[in-house]
Amino acid sequence: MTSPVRLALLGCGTVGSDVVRLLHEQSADLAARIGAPLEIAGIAVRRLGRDRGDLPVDPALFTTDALGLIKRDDVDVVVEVVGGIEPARGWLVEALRAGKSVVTANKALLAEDGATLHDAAAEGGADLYYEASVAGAIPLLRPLRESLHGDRINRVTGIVNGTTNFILSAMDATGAGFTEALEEATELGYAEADPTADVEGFDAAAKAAILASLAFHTRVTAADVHREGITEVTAADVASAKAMGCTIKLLCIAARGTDAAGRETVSVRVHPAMIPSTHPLAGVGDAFNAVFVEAEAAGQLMFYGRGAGGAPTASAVLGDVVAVARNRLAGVHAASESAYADLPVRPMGEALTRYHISLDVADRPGVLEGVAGVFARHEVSIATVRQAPAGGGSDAELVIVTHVAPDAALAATVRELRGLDVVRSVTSVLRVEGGA
Ligand SMILES: NC(=O)C1=CN([C@@H]2O[C@H](COP(=O)(O)OP(=O)(O)OC[C@H]3O[C@@H](n4cnc5c(N)ncnc54)[C@H](O)[C@@H]3O)[C@@H](O)[C@H]2O)C=CC1
Ligand SMILES: N[C@@H](CC=O)C(=O)O
Ligand code: NA
Repeated sequence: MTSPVRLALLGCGTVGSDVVRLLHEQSADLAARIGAPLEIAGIAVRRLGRDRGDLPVDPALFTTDALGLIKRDDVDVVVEVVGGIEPARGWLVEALRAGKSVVTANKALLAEDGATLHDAAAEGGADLYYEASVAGAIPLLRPLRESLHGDRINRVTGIVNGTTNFILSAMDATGAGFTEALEEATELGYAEADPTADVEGFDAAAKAAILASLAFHTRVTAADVHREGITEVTAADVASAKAMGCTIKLLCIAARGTDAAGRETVSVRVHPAMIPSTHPLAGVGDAFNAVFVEAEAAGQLMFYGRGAGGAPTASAVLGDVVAVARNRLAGVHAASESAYADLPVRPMGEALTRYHISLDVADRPGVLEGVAGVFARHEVSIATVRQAPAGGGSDAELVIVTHVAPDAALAATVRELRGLDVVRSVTSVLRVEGGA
């Protein structure tokens, strides 16, 4: 048989240890599919001598010198599952420039500075694959960068963070508290090393940037993405959504648009939103992810599966390893980055959205008129108003759902409502998506 393709594995945590396991369990099949065996040349870890349970690997392969391992002549492919910006960026640039193909799950790095990695890959004539970086096991990036290259994608909408979906699903189904649900998601290996990245929406925003870049053939970075996490979603919001026949999900929405000058643009946002319980994304529970792609000729496509966890993510990593190993043996490379469209990113204020707003107000004549006047001043049209006694005798709860309006006008409306005499408090503000 042909000589082995040798891998440097950087990181041996949740994902890395499952990569090692799968490489071991599937070795014969992988070799048959590639046409050469895969061998681990070394595994870079932070600490030697850590108890790694029954991991099927020779302890002599562990090293703390990641860069030294990457530079070794007997390393063909670098698999990075450490995460973070540095030192990962330096390692991967070094590997790619030296012509060593890279497989990475590092969405934070790709979204912050994917351009540097793509440029290094082009310079070194190496492959850069990152299927695991978005929506874990779900084959999504390769369909975007290969299968759909004959079509024009207009919109990508989805749930791309498993941890927050796990938390919101638990809050909705069992009334579980935020903290206990986050602890469980962390134990199950879904959360990032610092779970702030999940709950504050940074992880989903990074994925949104990667998706938008691939879908619209442009460069979108994490900084271009409007981001809101789920830390301000309360049990009252969840109950309020339920009362309206809705559920709350952390959505990623990337869409083409046109600005006032008629130029084509993209908008990319991540925020919690109410969606009708009948919407297909409402049924996506646990740590599952789902992504809708709307393309001109293909119409609607939906991708669904496990978006987080060691084994599902390792599945995507290994799929990429097989692809780059085959390319290497065939002496070919995947198509390089396609960013020719170079589209400007539209500010969030111009995004057209709808709001669901709950207010505690004084229960007396003229209040509704005063509140409605604020909406009118900002040219925000009200779709429905519901009033219920708030329990305090002199107060009432108003629940208002708007028609579509620019986000800046909606935000300004909420700001003015907060200052209104008759408004005791704005108890909940949520965007509404998907026809509720
Ligand atoms: N856990 C999941 O469900 C998913 C994770 N990812 C991504 O995969 C990557 C890895 O994630 P996890 O395995 O969950 O994280 P983890 O925190 O379990 O593993 C990372 C490992 O890298 C090691 N490490 C840190 N600095 C190092 C250094 N300088 N040299 C060598 N090793 C070092 C850590 O000790 C740790 O064992 C991240 O980029 C993450 O965003 C992507 C999809 C899903
Ligand atoms: N922390 C991430 C892991 C996968 O990307 C998530 O919860 O989705
Ligand atoms: Na994926």
